[in-house]
Amino acid sequence: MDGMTAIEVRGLRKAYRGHEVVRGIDLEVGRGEVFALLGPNGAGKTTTTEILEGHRRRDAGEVRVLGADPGTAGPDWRARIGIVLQNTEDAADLTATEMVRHIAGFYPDSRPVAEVIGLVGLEEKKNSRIRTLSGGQRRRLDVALGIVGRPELLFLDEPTTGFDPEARRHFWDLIRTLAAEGTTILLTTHYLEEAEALADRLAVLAAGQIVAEGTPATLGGRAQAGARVTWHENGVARTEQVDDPTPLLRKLVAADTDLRTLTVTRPTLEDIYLNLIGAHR
Ligand SMILES: Nc1ncnc2c1ncn2[C@@H]1O[C@H](COP(=O)(O)OP(=O)(O)OP(=O)(O)O)[C@@H](O)[C@H]1O
Repeated sequence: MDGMTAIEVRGLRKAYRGHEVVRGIDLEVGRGEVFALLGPNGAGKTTTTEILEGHRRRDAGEVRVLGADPGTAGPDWRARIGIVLQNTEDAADLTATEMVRHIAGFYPDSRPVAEVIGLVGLEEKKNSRIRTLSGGQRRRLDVALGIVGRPELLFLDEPTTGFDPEARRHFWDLIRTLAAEGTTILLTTHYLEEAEALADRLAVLAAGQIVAEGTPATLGGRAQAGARVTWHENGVARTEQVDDPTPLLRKLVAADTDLRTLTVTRPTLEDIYLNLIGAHR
């Protein structure tokens, strides 16, 4: 493995009490990439992520994360990694600032606490006790704790659950800032538009196996997928599914068809995803 690879996984397997939930995963994430792991509830995303974080043992397979085996890597390795968990419930009596400062103390080259609070948009709540924060504000604090140590690699497990739309856009900007600084990011999310907005590449996990991998534009044959054209003809709704809409549109224009209600739509990432998941149920 070369230094350009942040995460390399070969043949990863994990069972809970004899039931295999990760069933032979291969994965490669380059340095500086934003990689999204998608999949339905129970697909094995969190299990996989936790193995990569060194928080869970694997049954089989080879795993290298920042050049080390997370199963045996030490504190120096851990300091290079940032983790945003699905929920942090402790330390409810500390203020947001106190909590960020506390976590900053574990890292050799942490970001200034005020900068981190600003990056996640928690200035107004910086002196509030954690237990008084709203759900979305708690998630922002979780993100702050994940990035305060200037990680080379950041794990984000469903980071924007409970965010209002504005907070989600704010968070996307933050992720782009981190990515532009060179941070590698492994993201799990159920929001397909979030994966599309952020990910360089993504993989779909279904029942413990990767069923598709690609860029948001090409996943699951999306680049080749046809278009659906709809319009009205003499008051009657018309729909045609075509590989390339160009000839049909030419024909409609040549026939002087009224095209005021014309739509041409191509499958969204969510359409592609739902198809993939449906085919692997
Ligand atoms: N500690 C555990 N003991 C037993 N079974 C577990 C444990 N953790 C997870 N599982 C099971 O493993 C499977 C995969 O769970 P995992 O949390 O990895 O899925 P996920 O893709 O992250 O799901 P979600 O989208 O709901 O977060 C599920 O069937 C789950 O019930």
